[in-house]
Amino acid sequence: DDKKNGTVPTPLTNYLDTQYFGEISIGSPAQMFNVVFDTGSANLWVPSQSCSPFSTACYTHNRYDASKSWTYVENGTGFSIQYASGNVRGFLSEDVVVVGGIPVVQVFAEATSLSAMPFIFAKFDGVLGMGYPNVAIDGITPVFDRIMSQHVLKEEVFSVYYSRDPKHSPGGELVLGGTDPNYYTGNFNYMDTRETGKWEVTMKGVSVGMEIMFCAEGCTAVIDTGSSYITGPASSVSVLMQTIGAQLDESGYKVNCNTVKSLPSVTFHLGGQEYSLTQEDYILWQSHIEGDVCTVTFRALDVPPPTGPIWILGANFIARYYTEFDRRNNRIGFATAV
Ligand SMILES: CCN(C(=O)c1cnc(C)nc1NCc1ccco1)[C@H]1CCCNC1
Repeated sequence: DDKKNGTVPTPLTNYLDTQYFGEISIGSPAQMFNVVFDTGSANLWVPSQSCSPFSTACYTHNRYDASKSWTYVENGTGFSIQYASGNVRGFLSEDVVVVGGIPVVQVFAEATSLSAMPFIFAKFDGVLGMGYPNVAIDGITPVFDRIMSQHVLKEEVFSVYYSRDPKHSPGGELVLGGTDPNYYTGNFNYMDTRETGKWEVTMKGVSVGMEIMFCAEGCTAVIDTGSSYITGPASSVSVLMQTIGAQLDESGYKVNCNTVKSLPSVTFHLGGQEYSLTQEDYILWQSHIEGDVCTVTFRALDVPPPTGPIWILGANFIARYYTEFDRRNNRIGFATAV
């Protein structure tokens, strides 16, 4: 592999354009896990061998067995992480974690209970947070920080490509230490992260068609590689959905598939540039026996102050705009994905 030039690629699997994950190992001998590389959090957790058999989500995934690893170091401190979509509880352990062939001694969480929603739907086993240290629970040094301190990377950046077609191979790629020109065209446009040490930027507006409809006075956008969709404040998203004629049902917003080609672009004004998503980018078209279903990949999510109100730009945005996360300069770069 091209580690000698200080960039390390990890291929990702694309599950239905909604879940992207790659393989890491923990322990000696290696125990393999599929994890989401998640810029929206900063901790590593995987299901634990000691999880309760009643935790279905834990039982149906690969589980870490400390008793089988000779490099395991006990810690035992409690761990709990709350996502908008669910929660994870467990305890801390330490072992050798290998990402893209780079080994780090890492404190991570063994999950002993995973909320059934949403983790019974997860094709991945755990989450590897790629966020800043200051958002890491229990003050644990994140994996990428441990890798940076080894000085093996050409640049203190990582980049993410998500394919837009599940049949495409690879389904995506994480590059530690640089970018992969095979997956983008043109130049990167950069914008500084906000001072809070999160992968978030100031957004200057959201337009539908030619008209700025939301966030006109400016708002916060989180670039979250671990979220499937784009989320916005419920009030804004409901107006957006009315504008495109989408109906809310139990599994999200739907549009009539034969109106899809006439839907307007939705544009995000970030760092002096306009990032448009066409209906191709924001409609998930699924063919079912009883007919086609067209889901709008926007969700309403009200994040309470002081963090919110925020927009979260997830996988459907990143699939269109190849993203570079630059820890050296605390900035995010976007280029057009191929
Ligand atoms: C991983 C937890 N997350 C999910 O949104 C989430 C939950 N549950 C399932 C089944 N999948 C999720 N994400 C799939 C995915 C992979 C890559 C892109 O989206 C979020 C929580 C907030 C921080 N950021 C991550």
